[in-house]
Amino acid sequence: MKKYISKFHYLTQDLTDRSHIEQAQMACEAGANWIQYRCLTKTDEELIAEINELAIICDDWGSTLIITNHYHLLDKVDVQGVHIEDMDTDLASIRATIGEDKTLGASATNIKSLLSLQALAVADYCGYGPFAHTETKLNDKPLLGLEGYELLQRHRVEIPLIAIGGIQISDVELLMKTGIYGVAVSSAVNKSDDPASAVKTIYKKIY
Ligand SMILES: Cc1ncc(COP(=O)(O)OP(=O)(O)O)c(N)n1
Ligand SMILES: Cc1ncsc1CCOP(=O)(O)O
Ligand SMILES: [Mg+2]
Repeated sequence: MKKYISKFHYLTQDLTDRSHIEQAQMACEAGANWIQYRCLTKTDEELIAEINELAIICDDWGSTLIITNHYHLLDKVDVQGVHIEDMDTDLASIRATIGEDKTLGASATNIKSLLSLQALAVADYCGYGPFAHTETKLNDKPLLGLEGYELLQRHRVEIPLIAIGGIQISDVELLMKTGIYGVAVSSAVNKSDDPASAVKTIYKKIY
């Protein structure tokens, strides 16, 4: 089943000065229509409570809400899907568990893993990175740089491909010119002096 996938994925993160809820509220108000709740530090009970609040905000603003990794919670909360970060996991079995209606995102870090993911045909989009160094997540994968995305033009990439990892606002235009589908950003928005205006600027650069 073909799903709507946004060209801009805003990821919340653990911050000392703002909750995930405040981050999502800010992003929705600034026009973000796709929120990925990326919280890997809470218990299921805490996650469910927070996701329920996020779902109300996203519903009010008409934004898609995706959770990172915790697919076992999908039947307990009202979200549109899940992004699975672990590339070694059995995505086909996750798809079988969550059903066809939920959006399933997955990650790839090089052309080989991207093409395998595409061939598997169970994910709705692919997060592809890391583009550059990021402090948001410990990363041991080679940085792709702009060239890593330009190289994709030699391949038949049909799955919506979302660049991720260390993307700054000033990178968005050039990245989009490589032919990718969209971008995912966390810290370039969250660590900006004016996160709402960062979201708006990214949208202008994408569209
Ligand atoms: C949209 C989107 N893309 C990718 C990720 C996670 O990616 P990454 O950190 O590269 O995953 P692994 O390296 O752990 O496979 C995400 N959360 N959202
Ligand atoms: C999930 C994930 N994987 C690599 S970076 C990242 C989150 C987004 O990172 P950034 O803060 O660099 O935009
Ligand atoms: Mg990675």
